[in-house]
Amino acid sequence: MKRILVWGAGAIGGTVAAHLSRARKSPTLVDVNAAHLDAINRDGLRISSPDGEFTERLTALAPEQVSGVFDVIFLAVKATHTEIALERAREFLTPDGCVVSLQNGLCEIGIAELVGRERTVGAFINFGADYVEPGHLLFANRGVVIIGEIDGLMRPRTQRIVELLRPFEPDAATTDNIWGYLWGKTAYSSLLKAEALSDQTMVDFIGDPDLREVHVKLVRELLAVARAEGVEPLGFNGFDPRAFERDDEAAYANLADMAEFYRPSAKTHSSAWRDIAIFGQKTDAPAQLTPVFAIAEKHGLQVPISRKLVQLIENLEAGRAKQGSSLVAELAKEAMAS
Ligand SMILES: NC(=O)C1=CN([C@@H]2O[C@H](COP(=O)(O)OP(=O)(O)OC[C@H]3O[C@@H](n4cnc5c(N)ncnc54)[C@H](OP(=O)(O)O)[C@@H]3O)[C@@H](O)[C@H]2O)C=CC1
Ligand SMILES: CC(C)(CO)C(=O)C(=O)O
Repeated sequence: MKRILVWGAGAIGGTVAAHLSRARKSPTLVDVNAAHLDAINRDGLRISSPDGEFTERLTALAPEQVSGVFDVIFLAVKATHTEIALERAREFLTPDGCVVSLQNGLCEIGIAELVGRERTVGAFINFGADYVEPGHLLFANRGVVIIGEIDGLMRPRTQRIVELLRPFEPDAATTDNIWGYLWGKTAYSSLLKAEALSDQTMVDFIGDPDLREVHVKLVRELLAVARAEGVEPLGFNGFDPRAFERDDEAAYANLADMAEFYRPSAKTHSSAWRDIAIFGQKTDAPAQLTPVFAIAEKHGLQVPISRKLVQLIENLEAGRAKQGSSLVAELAKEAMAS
């Protein structure tokens, strides 16, 4: 695991790469954002956090500048860009190397098709980070970091990848149920995508008593798909899927715990919210949820609230709607009809 490529130098990839570089792991960083590359190569990569900040000198390359081979590729592009990024990145992977997806969604399914199941290692991340400006990222809060093989087995490389990530997250750990985490995050992060419809912070949106029924129906809808797929969804950082499955009161109490997790964070809004409100760009919500819809269909399950969520986000992305309570009300209407 000596030669490390981090593909995607944004909030997640850049933050991880800067910490690995500081620990003398010498990662090679790749991105397509020319202004960001220029700033990193000129001034270093600045990482701010509530605990202080540091600037790490490291080389950042455009995809066409990469050469050589690498033992591990940490993929940290948005789900939308997984395929295009990997088609290029896989050229640089050793035959017995692996791709580790530092992404939200069920990206490991597509990655396995592109590089082979045996070269795909699952990862679940829940720390918060923001791209602030070229060359400058915010590491907003720590969160769970878990590595697991997609077939549930433990291999020597599983632990080696965890060790590699420890300079970034000292509590990084392995699991034999990575799909449990990925589906857990899929259900949980539907609330973060729904927050993108609103003009609220994550704390206010997730903790909004007027929206709790909507939140619970949305999360339950996705947990049911995980169960149909034979996956035991797992909790993390305040989220307990079983509370949602138990009864309404338990689910409402858990929503409060989930909101509290974000209160001390310097990241006030979800990445999807920021894509719309700050950058005026597309989110990766459709790319994350579309594979889930296909799986739901396979099991004969309806997911009307999640489908409505994607439709509303696409309206936002296309400039046909504005973030705010009336958009949230449209989602609520669908949820209450379900
Ligand atoms: N930010 C967060 O707090 C969290 C994010 N995640 C997940 O992590 C993943 C990465 O998100 P995040 O870091 O926030 O996103 P960012 O947009 O901050 O970073 C992604 C970077 O990848 C670049 N990129 C796009 N296409 C390519 C390509 N083909 N090759 C190389 N680089 C490319 C982007 O450039 P450009 O902008 O020009 O497209 C951007 O700089 C997502 O799946 C997200 O859902 C998970 C947990 C928390
Ligand atoms: C909010 C966060 C960081 C999860 O904790 C996230 O995954 C996102 O913004 O997409």
